[in-house]
Amino acid sequence: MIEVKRITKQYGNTTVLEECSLTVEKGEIYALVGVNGAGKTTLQKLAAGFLEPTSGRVYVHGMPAWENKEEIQRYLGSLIEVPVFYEHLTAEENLNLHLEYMGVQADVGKILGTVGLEGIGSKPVSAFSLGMRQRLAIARALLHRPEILILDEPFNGLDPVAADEMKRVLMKSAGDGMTILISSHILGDIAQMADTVGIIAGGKIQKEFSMKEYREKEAGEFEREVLQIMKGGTI
Ligand SMILES: Nc1ncnc2c1ncn2[C@@H]1O[C@H](COP(=O)(O)OP(=O)(O)OP(=O)(O)O)[C@@H](O)[C@H]1O
Repeated sequence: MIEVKRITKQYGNTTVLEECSLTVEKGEIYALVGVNGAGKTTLQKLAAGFLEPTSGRVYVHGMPAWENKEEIQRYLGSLIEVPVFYEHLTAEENLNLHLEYMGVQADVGKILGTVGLEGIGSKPVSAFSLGMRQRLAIARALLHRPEILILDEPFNGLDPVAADEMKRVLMKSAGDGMTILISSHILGDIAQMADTVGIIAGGKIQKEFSMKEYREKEAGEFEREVLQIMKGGTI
C-alpha cells in the first residue's frame, strides 16, 4: 500500500534521506523509530504527498504520491506535526468541515466516541488541552475511514489510559485492513502494536524488525537492540 523507492530528500545542501526504501503491506502497522532529526517526519510527509522528493518515488495505493498528492488524500488519513483546527469552532464543527472538504459522509458522533471525546459539547477547540487536541486530530485522521493512516508521534500529550485506548483503536483498524505508518519514540508502544519496525539512521532504514519474531524472544530484547543501533553500535 505504501512503497518508498530509493527516496532521496535534501533541504538545501542538507541530505536527510538518501536512497531510502521501505514497503508497508495492506493491514500492516509499520513503525518508524530513530533519533531526533533522523528523518521520520520527512519520510511521512513524502508518503502523504506533502513534500516533493529530490529523487526516487513514493507510491501510495499504486500511485506516485507527489504527482497525485490531491487524489491520494481520498485514501489517506494523516496526523503529521502540530494539528491545525478552527479554534473558535467545536470538535464536531471541525470534523463536519473536514467531511465537507473531503466530500464524504461519516458518523462524527461515533468517531468522537472512539477517541473519548463524546459529550464534549459546545467547547471551542481553543479551550482544549493538549491531549484533547491530539484525540481530535486522531479522530480527524480516522474520520473518512481511510485505507492508509500516517501518524507522526500520535501519542504525544495523551495520558497512559488514552494512549492505551488509541493503540487498541489502531490495532483494531489494522486488523480490519487499514495500513498504518506510524512514528513514535516510545519503544514500549511500538513493541506492543507494530508488525514491523524500521530503524531510520543515516538517511536510510538501517534495520527492520519483524515484531512477531521479537515477541517470542526474551522481554526487553527488542528495546536493547533498538537502543544499540540508535546509539551507533552493531549487534
Ligand atoms: N523544512 C525544512 N527545511 C530545512 N531542514 C529541515 C526542514 N524540515 C526538516 N528539516 C531537517 O531535516 C532533518 C530531519 O527532520 P525530521 O523532522 O524529518 O526528523 P525526525 O526524525 O522527525 O525528528 P524528531 O524525532 O525530532 O521529530 C532535521 O535535521 C531537520 O532539521
